[in-house]
Formats: sequence, C-alpha cells, structure tokens
Amino acid sequence: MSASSQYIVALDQGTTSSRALLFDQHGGAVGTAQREFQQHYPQPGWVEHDPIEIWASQRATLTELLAKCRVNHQQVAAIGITNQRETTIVWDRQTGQPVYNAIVWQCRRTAELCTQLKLQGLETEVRAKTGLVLDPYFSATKIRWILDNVDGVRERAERGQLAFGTVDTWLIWNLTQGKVHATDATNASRTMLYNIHTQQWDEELLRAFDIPASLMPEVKASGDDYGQAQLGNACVAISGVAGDQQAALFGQFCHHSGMAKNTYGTGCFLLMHTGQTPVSSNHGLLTTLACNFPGQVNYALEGSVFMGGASIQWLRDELGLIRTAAETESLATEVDDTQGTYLVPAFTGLGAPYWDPFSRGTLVGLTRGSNRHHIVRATLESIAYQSMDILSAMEQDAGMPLSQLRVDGGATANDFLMQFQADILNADVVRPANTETTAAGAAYLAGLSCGFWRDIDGLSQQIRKPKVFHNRMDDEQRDNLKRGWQRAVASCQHWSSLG
Ligand SMILES: Nc1ncnc2c1ncn2[C@@H]1O[C@H](COP(=O)(O)OP(=O)(O)O)[C@@H](O)[C@H]1O
Ligand SMILES: O=P(O)(O)OC[C@H](O)CO
Repeated sequence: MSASSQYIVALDQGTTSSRALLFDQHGGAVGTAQREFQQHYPQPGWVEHDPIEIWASQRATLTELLAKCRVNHQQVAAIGITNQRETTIVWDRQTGQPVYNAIVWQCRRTAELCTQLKLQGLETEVRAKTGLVLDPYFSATKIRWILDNVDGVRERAERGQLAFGTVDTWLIWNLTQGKVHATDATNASRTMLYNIHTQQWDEELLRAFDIPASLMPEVKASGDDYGQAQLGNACVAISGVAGDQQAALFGQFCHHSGMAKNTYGTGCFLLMHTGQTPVSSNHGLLTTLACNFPGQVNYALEGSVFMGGASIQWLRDELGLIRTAAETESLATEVDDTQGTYLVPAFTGLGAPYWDPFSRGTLVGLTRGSNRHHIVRATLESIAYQSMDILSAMEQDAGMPLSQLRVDGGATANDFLMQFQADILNADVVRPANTETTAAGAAYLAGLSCGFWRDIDGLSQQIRKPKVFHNRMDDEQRDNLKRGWQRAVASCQHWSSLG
C-alpha cells in the first residue's frame, strides 16, 4: 500500500450484473460502475453464464470506475471481491480457458443425481460435515456434472490439468494472471465439499462425489492476502474475499453471536452470526461459515425466502395490479389493514422452516369489500411474515433472542414493509444509510486486512447514521396477525400433492 492510497475497490460479481465500487477512508461508496451480462437457459431449469463474459464485464467495470472517478492505481490500497456463491467454473490451468459454461447456483440440472446420492445414504454425512442439505444448489454436483458430461474433462482433471473455482476464484485467477488459485472460507463452505469443522476439503466427500482433489483451490481466510492484481503495468493487492451474503453480514457489522441481517431482493437471504460455534438447525436452516481473518473461525445460520420482491413483480407482471414496485408503499398505507386477507406466495413451494415443495400460492380471507389495496398490502406483509418464520427458527436453533434486524436490498426502500417487519418481529429494524452493504463488506474485509483501516469498531463509528424502525404494534394485535398467517400457511400446505 503506497502512502498516496486513498481508496479501496470492491468488485461485486452478482447473478445478473458485475459491479465495481470505490470506497473512501470514511467507509462510504463514492463511485460505482455496473455491467449486466447474458443469462443462458439451454434447457428448462438450467441456468448458465459465460465465464469469459463474467470476467470481461467485471474487468470493464473496474476500468470504468477508475476512469469515472479519476483515480489511478496508486491511489487504490487494495481490492476486495464478493460474488454470487455456489456458481461453478472449471478451466484449464495452462490456457486459462473454461471447459464449459459456469453452472449457476439456480440451475437444477443435477436434481436427479442428488436424489440418487440421497438413496445411497450420503445426506447425513453431507449435513454433518458441511452444514448443508444435499441439493443441486451447491457446487459439488455441478462439478460432477461437468466431469461426467464434457468430453475428455475427467481425464484432464485426473492428470491435474484443470482447476475448479467459484466465481471469486475465477476472478482472482484472472486478476493475478493465473498465479493464484484460491478461495475464501465462506465460498468454500457453499461447495458441499468443505468440512466446516476441520476447515479442510473433505477427502471422503470428494471421493463420494467422485471429484479429484487436484481441482480444488487453496482455502484462505476472507481477510487475507490473495496476491497482486495486474492492472496494466500496475499491481494492486487483493486482500478480501467473501460470498455475497456473508459479505453483507460483515458489511452490516454483524460480527457477534445473535446479530442478523436480511437482504430483501428477488428472494430474501437471512443470516445470523453464531460466533465460534457451529449451530445445527432443527428447522432445516443451513449452517455456514461467516467471514474471518487468519486464525479465526466464525459460523452463521442461513435461511432464505424464495418469493420476496419476486411477489411484488408478480403483482406487476402477472396480475397487472401495480405499475411499479415503489407504488406498493402508498397503496398499502391507504388502507388501515388487509381486512383479514393473507397472501402466501408459495408459488414454488415453501422453504424453511416448512420445507414443503407441494405448497402452492394462496390468497385467503377475501370478502366482497376486498380491493387491490388489501391485496398489495397482504403481498408486502407476506415478505415480512416469511422472514419472521425464518428468524424465529434461527432464534430457537441458536437459543438467542433477536433484538434487532439489520436490513438491505432493493425492497428495503419500502418504509411500510420495514415498519411492518419491526411490528411483527417486535424488534428494531435497522436500515443503513448506505444500503450497498455487500460491496461494503468486501471493501471492509480488504481494507482491514491490508491496514487501510485499523479496526472494525473505528470504521463502524464513521458510518452515517442508519434509520431505525421501532415496533409500534401491541402484543394482542401481533398475536392475532401471526395466528392468521399460520392458518393461511396451513391452508396451502401439501396442496399440489392432494390430487
Ligand atoms: N419500493 C419497493 N417496494 C417493494 N419492493 C421493491 C421496491 N423496490 C424494489 N422492490 C423489489 O426488490 C427487488 C429488487 O431488489 P434487488 O436488491 O435489486 O434484488 P436482486 O439483487 O435480487 O436483483 C425486486 O423484486 C422488486 O420487486
Ligand atoms: O448474486 P445474488 O445477489 O443473486 O446472490 C446469489 C447468492 O449468493 C446465491 O447463493
């Protein structure tokens, strides 16, 4: 880091776009550049990205950001990387060419393989060692699919010629011109091959999934030295790496047991820090690793809501009840309540804590007086109820009450939703002034690790004041509403299996 270094760059490689953000000494984002890239759907249920396009779009955002902000490489102390997790890339170590497209976390092509592996009894071992459920979501069966289905790849992998990586690893490889093949603990914990107790690739799981160990990257702490990114003639250190949901937990300053964040996007991703103890869930939540520095191990519980902002898109695109997501706020507040209407957006089944793939969406409690205001309000409330269900499962699993929920993501712009979330949780909902918490997490990891910032507490004090939504609902009303929600959920469970 040179004396003139004034900034940290965060590279945020997401599912639909690559972004680069510039952070100053105060921890605020002062510049941003973004490029969308193409989604490929070669068959129903399959999702792919072109790894070359991922790299090119990410590289272009970095160049654009520095040009736009008139910042040169010497002024950048370090780069932090955060990324869509689980997405799987395999490439040739010699040429750097991918052997197949990136198989995206959403891709369901290995569902059948997962069923077979469950029948062989692998599920309990996967759960115990990795904290995950045996599902196509995670990287292991995606790697296996590439090895089994792309000509010559298994032989090349067995000869040690190929490398596997999640998107962070692919970016590090390209930024360092093939010198560094590494990932961080949070990304490793999403592969279904990493033992979160021993902190190593698990040889038995690699054997069970039939994946050669030579493919795997070195696993480092999230805040650590990942080598030098070559940017033209200049070099900048890469000193922070984390999967996007764990980066958001870090960027929200949730560093202690019981602290939780919820990201309200298309779906909602909820993570609760559980300190140095892995908590195994009785409600089907995932046990995963949280960001760390060398010598530390941190754990978290994770759960997700499938239909968050997506149900607002459904109101707009399928029902035509609204024109924009933003107008849901005024529509919802123009009525006092939903008049007993509940929407359960179980369009693709229900996740944690119900885990019922046969549930289907339902709208209950309609009367002759119900109108679009009530339905819009019920839809917003459904996002808060689903988040509440996951948070209460987390509280029970971790044995810790939640006093505060930190929030980020596109739908947190909706004050009605935030207030209702605080009311139904009976907890404070804290929305930071800067909702770029994912990129901030990567920047803070990188900046703390390279000495740009001295300590996390000092950094958190510099951040602009958040807006806090306090509970305004009395217990009786909350209990009644929660009972109604539970009845609504019960009414749609097992729906598509009933015939
Ligand atoms: N004011 C709003 N009220 C409710 N939902 C909103 C609002 N603004 C955006 N959304 C929802 O938030 C989602 C976009 O958030 P974003 O964080 O960009 O999601 P993602 O990263 O998943 O693409 C969309 O599903 C949209 O419907
Ligand atoms: O890129 P996002 O924000 O959709 O996040 C994807 C998650 O990391 C998937 O686990």
